[in-house]
Amino acid sequence: MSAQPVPVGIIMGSQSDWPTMKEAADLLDTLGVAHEVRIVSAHRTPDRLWDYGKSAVDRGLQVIIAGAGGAAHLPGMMASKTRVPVIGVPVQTRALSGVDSLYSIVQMPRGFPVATMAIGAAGAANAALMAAGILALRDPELAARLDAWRAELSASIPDAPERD
Ligand SMILES: Nc1c(C(=O)O)ncn1[C@@H]1O[C@H](COP(=O)(O)O)[C@@H](O)[C@H]1O
Repeated sequence: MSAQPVPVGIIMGSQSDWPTMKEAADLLDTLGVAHEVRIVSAHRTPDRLWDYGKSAVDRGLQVIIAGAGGAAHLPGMMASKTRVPVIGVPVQTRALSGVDSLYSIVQMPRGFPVATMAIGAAGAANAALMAAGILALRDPELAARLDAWRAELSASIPDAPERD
């Protein structure tokens, strides 16, 4: 019996991105979505990026979440190497607050899209939810878990603010 392929790949440019990208991994765990986590850098490990992108379809990946900061070329380069949908997470930077990461990821040329999330932790969490939503299109059990997660979040929002 062959093992089920892992559907989601979370990649990041550096170990220093992990505190942000952990938000995506944790949420996928909560939703019961199998994933792998790797450090892949267009700048520092270009051969690793190439191999990852080249093998993505054959390995059964269905979504790639790519987080990077600064000159964040990783998501776009990955999108150029594989047709597996790439969700980009702009990691917040000290120098330019992550606006550099956002601009590096969002403005892709026609033909090679990256679905770009918000800067930082919220973007990483939303990347996981986006990936889960894509997979849920063909996985009714995951769809039910995602619906329940969304309903629980909605239910936790108070009708009115506490006034002090
Ligand atoms: N933007 C990229 C890429 C890439 O796009 O290929 N590779 C690393 N990096 C980013 O460099 C920042 C600083 O990395 P270090 O903390 O290792 O110096 C990280 O946010 C990483 O994503």
